[in-house]
Amino acid sequence: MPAAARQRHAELSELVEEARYRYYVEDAPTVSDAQFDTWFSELLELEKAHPELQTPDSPTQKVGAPVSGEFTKVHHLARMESLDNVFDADGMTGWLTRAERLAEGDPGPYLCELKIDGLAIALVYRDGRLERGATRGDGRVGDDVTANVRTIRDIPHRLTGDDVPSLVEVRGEVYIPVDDFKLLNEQLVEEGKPPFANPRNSAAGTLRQKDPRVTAKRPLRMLVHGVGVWEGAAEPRSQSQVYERLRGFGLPVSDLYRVVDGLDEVNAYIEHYREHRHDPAYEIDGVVVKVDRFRIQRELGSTSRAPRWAIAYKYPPQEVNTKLLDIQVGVGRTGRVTPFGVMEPVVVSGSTVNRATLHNAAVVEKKGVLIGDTVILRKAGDVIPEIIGPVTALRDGSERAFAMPTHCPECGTELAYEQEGDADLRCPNARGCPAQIRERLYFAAHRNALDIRGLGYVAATALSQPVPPQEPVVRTEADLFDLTLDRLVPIRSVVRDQESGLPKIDPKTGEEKVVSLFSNADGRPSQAAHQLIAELDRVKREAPLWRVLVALSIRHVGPPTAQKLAAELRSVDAVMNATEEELAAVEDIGPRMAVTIKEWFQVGWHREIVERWRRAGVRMEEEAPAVSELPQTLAGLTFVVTGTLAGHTRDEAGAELTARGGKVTGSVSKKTSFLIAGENAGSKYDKAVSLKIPILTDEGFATLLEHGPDAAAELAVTPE
Ligand SMILES: NC(=O)c1ccc[n+]([C@@H]2O[C@H](COP(=O)([O-])OP(=O)(O)OC[C@H]3O[C@@H](n4cnc5c(N)ncnc54)[C@H](O)[C@@H]3O)[C@@H](O)[C@H]2O)c1
Ligand SMILES: [Zn+2]
Repeated sequence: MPAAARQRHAELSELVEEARYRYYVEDAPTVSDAQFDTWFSELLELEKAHPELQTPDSPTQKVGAPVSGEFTKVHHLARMESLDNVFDADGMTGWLTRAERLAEGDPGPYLCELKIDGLAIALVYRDGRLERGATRGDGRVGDDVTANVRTIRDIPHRLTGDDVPSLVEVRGEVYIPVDDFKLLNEQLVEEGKPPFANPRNSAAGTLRQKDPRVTAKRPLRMLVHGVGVWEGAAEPRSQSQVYERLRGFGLPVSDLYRVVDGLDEVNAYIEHYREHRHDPAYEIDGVVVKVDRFRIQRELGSTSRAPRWAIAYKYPPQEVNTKLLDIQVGVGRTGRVTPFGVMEPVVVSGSTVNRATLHNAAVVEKKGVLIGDTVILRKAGDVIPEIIGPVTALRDGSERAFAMPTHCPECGTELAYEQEGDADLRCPNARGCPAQIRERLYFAAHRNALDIRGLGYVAATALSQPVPPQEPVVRTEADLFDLTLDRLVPIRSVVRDQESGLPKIDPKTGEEKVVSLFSNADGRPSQAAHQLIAELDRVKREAPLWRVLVALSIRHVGPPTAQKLAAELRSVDAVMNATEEELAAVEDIGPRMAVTIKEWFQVGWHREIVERWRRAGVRMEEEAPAVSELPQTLAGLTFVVTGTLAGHTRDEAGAELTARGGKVTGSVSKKTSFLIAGENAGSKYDKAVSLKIPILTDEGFATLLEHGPDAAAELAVTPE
């Protein structure tokens, strides 16, 4: 064997072991999964060509990484294996052909299921009681995380139902749903802590918390994907039978697995979820295909690290490496100054990315990225792109550290912390900073606030930041409703990137792109100018009070809070004149938020916004009947509204429901009483079907409002 092969093998082994340690033990990977998979495949290739390299201590013969010693070690009752991977249709055919050969016949049917990107857990139930929960570790010895496992709602402490085995080891995946992951990260950043790189790491880090109280507060979930040991009860004959038995015992089993017959159907399943990769609430990195019958599974057996009766089909990576060209800062609506990375453009998860937020100076430092580094970039579906960390091995000494600026890049004001201990620097010039006005204007016009069509990011920029020496036509929000066509027409402005707020550069000329949004070539008002004026007029008359309250940009007053304020206090004046006690008496408003609201109205230029809007004709009172005037027929019920309803916008539908005491939430769960589904209802509909939540369409909705839930229930579609 050539010495070069031996050397490369040693090199790769070290890289793989190091990566595994970072990934499994520290829950903080330094290389992308794609990179890791490439190294691992190269190792496998080398060992195929030179079998003597395949010694028992090669990484290809091992699973995961040894546990760290922080937790009590436990020996698994049966070895926990990994999975072999394929990446394309040929790989899949290859696996199936080999399984056929080894089984000496058709090994089907096959169980297809999603490969959840979480971490494996083994739960031991003795006489139906949860005795222990452990991580996979190196497959033989894992970390005892029983105390943490007991805090996971999905995991029953006792198994119920018939014929519960006297001893069963249930395997499954612990994960954090994508939405919860986003919230968790926002919360961590708010607290000045570094966010997690991805949902998998957040689940792994949370499950291996030393303090179970921290685990209990985080949204960990679990789904079953196998058993290790099964004793003292009639033995199931297949994977799918096991799943249904486990479901019967009260364990969480996915509704999305399918048992299918041959390669075509397997491929159809794989293609379906390639298309619908982001439909499930959790992140998946592929599909797992398993031989369903246990008899055949036993015949096929396992290699030293993975079963031969199962295979993981992996989708293309959501992580890639790219070059970090610069770190710049943007100024947000509240003056928060946020560093973000400017990168060599790369395609990840199907879209081209060249910027990613770095949250604040502490995060930049914690991630350890330098300008000039090769970095790992991750983007999963609609999740915002995230720089995970540098590839330090690729540094050549030319990289330099980022220094947080001391002054606002847009108005020159010295930056400051609002309060001691804050993680974020802010520009204190809230009234005059053009960046803050631009962002507030955009926010005020957004769908969640005044919903002024035609006032998007480009228009907000044009109104607040024209090209000098032109003066802005909107100096604070107070000016918004006094705009006229004449004032709009002359405006020329630079197009800005919405994520960073920085000017976009025309790649051809290398210069900033200047546009005249509000005039045509002949100097007459453009369609956009006419639309904006008409919209302002409409919004003045039509916008409900809560939208006006949101548009004022009072910290923490988003749509839900504003709706409660509007329903309770019924006018801007009443909100302005309410005492702290009166504000705090409104549902969901705590004493701290009451102080924030009170303080907002004490600022002179804030009150000027209210006065000028009022003078311009903006409606400042609530018109709809007060909550208490309608019979509270829907009290105690929870609704989700989706799709396009015939006579109502979703907002209006929501308002009708809350006016009758109902609660409206954004996502379907077991607690949802009804799903109100208009046309083109999407994944929420599917979710309701899978949870068997009654569904009301237009007619059912009208009945619900008029005659209450019992009458509506008769019109509901209840999925079987
Ligand atoms: N970035 C890094 O540094 C780094 C390091 C190590 C591993 N990794 C990643 O992890 C992978 C290897 O890790 P692994 O050995 O844990 O294997 P794996 O994640 O590829 O597959 C095995 C695991 O899949 C999980 N799983 C999810 N859904 C499942 C289902 N329906 N049925 C069965 N199992 C299911 C189980 O936890 C099981 O242990 C690599 O391919 C790489 O992507 C990355
Ligand atoms: Zn500023």
